[in-house]
Amino acid sequence: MIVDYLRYTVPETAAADFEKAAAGHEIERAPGRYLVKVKGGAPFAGIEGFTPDGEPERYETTTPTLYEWAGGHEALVKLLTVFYGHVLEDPLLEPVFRSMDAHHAEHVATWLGEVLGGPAAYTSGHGGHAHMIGRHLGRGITEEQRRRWVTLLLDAADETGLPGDPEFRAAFAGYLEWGSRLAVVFSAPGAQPNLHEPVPHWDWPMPPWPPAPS
Ligand code: HEM
Repeated sequence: MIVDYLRYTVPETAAADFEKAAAGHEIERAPGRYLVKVKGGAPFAGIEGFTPDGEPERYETTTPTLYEWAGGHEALVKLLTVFYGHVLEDPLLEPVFRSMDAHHAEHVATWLGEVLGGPAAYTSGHGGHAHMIGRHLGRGITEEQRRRWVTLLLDAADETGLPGDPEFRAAFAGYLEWGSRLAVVFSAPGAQPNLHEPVPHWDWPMPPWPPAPS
């Protein structure tokens, strides 16, 4: 994965403004200085109202993305196709998904791929974060439905042979837990989620264990 590092020198008096403008970014702070890390390699205009100290420094991480580790788009489509098949056989979830779009599994695979560090194809071709949020608004997803949704997806991960190593599964289960709890929050009556956020990026909670030498 590409990571761009931008450095800023910021006087103490402007620190609070900088941190507000940089909200949502991964930043590190030292007295009078900030380091902003932007993952994914997409063009980035910088932190609004502040000028970086120089050109961004670009690095490429040697750790594979979660997307690559999972087996890429093909593996995610297989996972979600099997999953939504089971969803339609589940009495708790079938009523929620009965009239889902014929391409739903593929769309969610594209979303998940972008979240896990793959191509930004949901942003460029499917309406990005705002569209995903819009598909959940007003659905009133219950905790019981959420939990079943996560359980069936983890079962489908085993069934379709997604990597079973502890590091990958911790990352994967962590994202599903986070994302599904947000889906409950913004599907509740009267919820007004922020539609203008970028698609989130999930990462390893700890680096993947290297394969044993052969
Ligand atoms: C990590 C958790 C979740 C993610 C990443 C996710 C992702 C998505 C995405 C990307 C879409 C839009 C697909 C498109 O572009 O066509 C969508 C739609 C939808 N989601 Fe979720 N979702 C999550 C949790 C849930 C849960 C827990 C439920 C309900 C139990 C749910 C119910 C739905 C429904 C009903 C739709 C609309 C389906 C259709 O009519 O096509 N989602 N979801």
